[in-house]
Order: sequence, then C-alpha cells, then structure tokens
Amino acid sequence: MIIAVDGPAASGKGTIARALARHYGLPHLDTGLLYRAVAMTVQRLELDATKEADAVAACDFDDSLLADPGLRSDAVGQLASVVSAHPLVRASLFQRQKRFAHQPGGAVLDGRDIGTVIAPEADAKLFVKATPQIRARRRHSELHAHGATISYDKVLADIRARDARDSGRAAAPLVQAPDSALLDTSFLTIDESVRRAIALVEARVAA
Ligand SMILES: Nc1ncnc2c1ncn2[C@@H]1O[C@H](COP(=O)(O)OP(=O)(O)O)[C@@H](O)[C@H]1O
Ligand SMILES: Nc1ccn([C@@H]2O[C@H](COP(=O)(O)OP(=O)(O)O)[C@@H](O)[C@H]2O)c(=O)n1
Repeated sequence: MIIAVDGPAASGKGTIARALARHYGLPHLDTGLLYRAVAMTVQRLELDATKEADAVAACDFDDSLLADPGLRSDAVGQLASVVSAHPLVRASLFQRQKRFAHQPGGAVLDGRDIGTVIAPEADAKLFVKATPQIRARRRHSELHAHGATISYDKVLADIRARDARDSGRAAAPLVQAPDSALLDTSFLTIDESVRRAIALVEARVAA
C-alpha cells in the first residue's frame, strides 16, 4: 500500500506520516529532507540557490547529510523552498522518491507533491492543513526545544513566505490532489490527528 501525505509547513504531515508508517508497518520517507539537504549543500558550497545550475549541482549530496540536525533549521527550510522551485532539482530527486514509493509492500511518503506528482497512483492520499498561526506556534515551540532563539513573528512570516513560494511555483506546486482526503489538524491533538488519519486511510482502501 502506498500512502501519500501532503501539506504545508508544520501542518503535522510528518507526525501523521510517521504514525501511519508505524501503524501499517511500512517504511517512511520525509521528502522535505531531500530538498533541505540540497539547500544545505548550496549553503556549504556558497552557491546561489536562485540559480538552477547551482541548485542542481547541490543535488549530488552525500546521504549522511540526511541525518544532520542542522537540516531542521528555519533558514534551511526557507532555502529549501527556493531550490525546490527549480524543475531540474525536482527532476533530479524524482526517481529516488518514485523508487521508494514502489518498493515491495509499499511505503508512506510525506511532502508537497506526493499525491500529485510522485505517486498519483497512491492507494490513499491525505492533505493535511492547519491555520498559519497554529503552524507557526508549533514550529516555534519545536525550534525552541532544539535550542533556536527565533521569534514567533519571524517563524510566522517565514511560514507565510514559504507557503506563497511553494503554492505559487510552476513546477509541482503545493496543491491538494482532487482525490485526497482533507485533514485539518488546527484543533486536534496529535493523537486525535493520527486516529483521524488512520480512519481516513481505512475508508479510502475500503472504497
Ligand atoms: N495536532 C498537533 N497538535 C499539536 N502539535 C502538533 C500536532 N501535529 C504536529 N505537532 C507538532 O508540530 C510540529 C510540526 O509537526 P510536523 O509533523 O513536523 O509538521 P510538518 O511535517 O507538516 O512540517 C512538531 O513539533 C509536532 O510535534
Ligand atoms: N515533496 C516536497 C517536499 C518538500 N519540498 C520543499 O522543501 C521545503 C521543506 O520541506 P519540509 O517538508 O522539510 O518542510 P516542513 O513542512 O517540515 O516545514 C518545502 O518548503 C518545499 O519547498 C517540496 O518542494 N516538495
């Protein structure tokens, strides 16, 4: 079974995708980490994220980078949404994600374009959302728990900027797949979100 989980920054899609993977005994891929790794490589090599050729050169990162806690920073998230707008960057990461989705037994992937581009044939698709203010509060707490000193206002502004870039780009924009189930986590606890997500997947696969 392939499960696609998409949604904007800090909507809870990663938390839900990990829980679904545990529940169904499936491997999970956080595809945002791939774009974050490209962004961090651009940063390290002092390349220009706005230039497609520079961003493509950074796609050749070492997989050990995917475990770097620095990938979770707000600055890397921002830069990830710049490099991810380049069609050749998306093309360069496409096969890896497609292969992961189609491994024997299936997989859970979360990102922005899983249900629309990477695995439009997924058995179940969820689109996770929450208000920008609630997402900013969650991300702010998360960043502070990891030692960052960024303000709530800056996190909210960055989330809004990233939403606009991710939704406004021409290549694989963040958009709800028409055959996906919408899950608004704004006023749900993590446990409630996960229970709701499992129920939505069950309903999809039974249909
Ligand atoms: N329903 C929820 N209620 C409260 N906090 C949540 C909820 N879902 C996720 N979180 C927390 O919000 C933060 C962002 O969640 P995450 O799943 O990483 O979002 P995304 O993958 O969409 O960026 C994490 O610290 C997570 O524990
Ligand atoms: N499938 C994906 C996943 C992430 N991305 C890009 O990578 C950035 C970081 O993604 P992420 O999922 O790690 O971000 P969060 O939602 O965790 O904040 C996003 O803002 C997108 O620009 C993408 O374009 N396509």
